[in-house]
Amino acid sequence: MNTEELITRIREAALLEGEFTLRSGKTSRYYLDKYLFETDPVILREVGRRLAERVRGFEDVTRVAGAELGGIPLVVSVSLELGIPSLLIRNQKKDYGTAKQFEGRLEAGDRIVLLEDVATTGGQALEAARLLRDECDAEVLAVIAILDREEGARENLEGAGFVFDALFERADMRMD
Ligand SMILES: O=P(O)(O)OC[C@H]1O[C@H](OP(=O)(O)OP(=O)(O)O)[C@H](O)[C@@H]1O
Ligand SMILES: O=C(O)c1cc(=O)[nH]c(=O)[nH]1
Repeated sequence: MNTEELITRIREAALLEGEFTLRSGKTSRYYLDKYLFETDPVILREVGRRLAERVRGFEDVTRVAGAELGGIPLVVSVSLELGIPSLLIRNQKKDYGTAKQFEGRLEAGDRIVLLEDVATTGGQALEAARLLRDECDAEVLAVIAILDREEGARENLEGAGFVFDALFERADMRMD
């Protein structure tokens, strides 16, 4: 699938117009409902392939990580594409059973690429990346998003010392 076709499919499946409150508390006239494209197998497969291509650009990646909920289909898809294990990040630790926040194997020194669906301020990705780097002694090689809404994510992530990349930017999705 070529890039223009993918953009058209994502827009048609998932781009909503209205009045939306975002995770950051900002309001927006546009919302990319990631679940509307992540649950479409044709789009998910293509997005997974493209994310996998970016992940291949980093050496010796031991794990692809993604946060609940939207990041989960992405890491599963990329993990299957590359044969690299995934790491699933909960928003909060469970308070029973294994009481974990990170599901899957995670070891000090793991070289991780963190996948994000939509990056707005980068807050969600930053939280996860910091936890992995600062509390788990993992190396976060990069944060790769599908869409950078260009509302501070790059500045915030790079300012905290992380490499940031995205398949698409706001203008590509014609969200202006
Ligand atoms: O860059 P930010 O300002 O942090 O905003 C973007 C984040 O917010 C949304 O997640 P949401 O809270 O909808 O979580 P979900 O994946 O659990 O649905 C989106 O999927 C990103 O993860
Ligand atoms: O910033 C957000 O919360 C956000 C923006 C967007 O376009 N899509 C989404 O799922 N979350």
